[in-house]
Amino acid sequence: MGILLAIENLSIAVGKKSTGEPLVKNVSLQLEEGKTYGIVGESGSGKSLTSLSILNLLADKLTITEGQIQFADKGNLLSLKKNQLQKIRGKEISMIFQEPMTALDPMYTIHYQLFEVLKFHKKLSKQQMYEQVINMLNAVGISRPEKVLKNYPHELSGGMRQRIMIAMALLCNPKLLIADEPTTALDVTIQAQILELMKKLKQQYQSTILLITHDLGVIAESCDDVAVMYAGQIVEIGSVEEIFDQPKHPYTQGLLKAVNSIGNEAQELYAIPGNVPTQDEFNEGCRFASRCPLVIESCHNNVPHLTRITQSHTVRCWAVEQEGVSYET
Ligand SMILES: Nc1ncnc2c1ncn2[C@@H]1O[C@H](COP(=O)(O)OP(=O)(O)OP(=O)(O)O)[C@@H](O)[C@H]1O
Repeated sequence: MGILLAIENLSIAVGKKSTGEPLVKNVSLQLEEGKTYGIVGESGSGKSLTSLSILNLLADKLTITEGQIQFADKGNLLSLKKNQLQKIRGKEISMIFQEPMTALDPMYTIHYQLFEVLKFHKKLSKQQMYEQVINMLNAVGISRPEKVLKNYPHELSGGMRQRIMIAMALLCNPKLLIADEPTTALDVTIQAQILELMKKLKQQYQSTILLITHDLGVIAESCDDVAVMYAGQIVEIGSVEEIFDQPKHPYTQGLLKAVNSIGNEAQELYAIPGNVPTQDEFNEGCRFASRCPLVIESCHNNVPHLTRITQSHTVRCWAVEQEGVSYET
């Protein structure tokens, strides 16, 4: 399988001519076709900005100051014109969000909104569109699709709205589905159902998924590969097994230690000491330096290189690079 999406050295800053430290700095990652790729990190780590930049959906006051985003045979998405990108959006790359009402318009019926997607991207007869919509609603587990089509979004439950948004995103069978915290707003049982549904649909439609979440449980459950982000920088990339069984970056190790301490009565709850730095506290080197148990001089001034541990496992950490060893907690 080839690489479907490659983000290369992406930096995002506030303002048109920002000279300060960027919010997202030198992010690079590669999504293999057919796989689910997770980006995990605490709130504010830059996960959403990274994913929004793929479809040029960043807020006006934010600027991509560096980097490229190569997608399939389309070249660099960042250099495409607005109308070229519009043809890709919804057809080849779709997005689902934490809050379905971000994608659904309260003023229109589900029927209208699903048909609009097909009308924009495909040349189909009314009958063909109807069949496609009904099939997709069935595929996402909506039991009486003909009835639901007549509803407005507010007439449906949160879980139903999430299913409709997924149906809308998959209607044109996109090569890439970007899911930004798709289950965060849902209660635990619905969360599990939606994750299960996404797994099933991924196999059925052979989509590649970029899954953004702060929840390591969701990553373990759904992903093949993972990038760990901290304060706008990627600190570690690996397969799910590598990240969970052999984490190398002190931040990844801290995150896992914190999660593993939950529900373990014999152990005190663990939290990584200190706080995530705000933008005006970013240093030029590794942004985890102020909280890192392994910090050395270089960490404050220079961004660490990517050290390759295996073909799929890389880590950005001066201590790991210099020592060439792993640090287990
Ligand atoms: N429009 C904006 N203007 C200025 N700063 C912004 C803007 N949008 C996001 N940021 C800042 O960029 C940083 C990264 O935000 P981002 O939304 O990507 O984080 P995240 O990892 O997705 O977190 P969350 O899970 O809370 O959404 C945060 O510090 C945030 O405050």
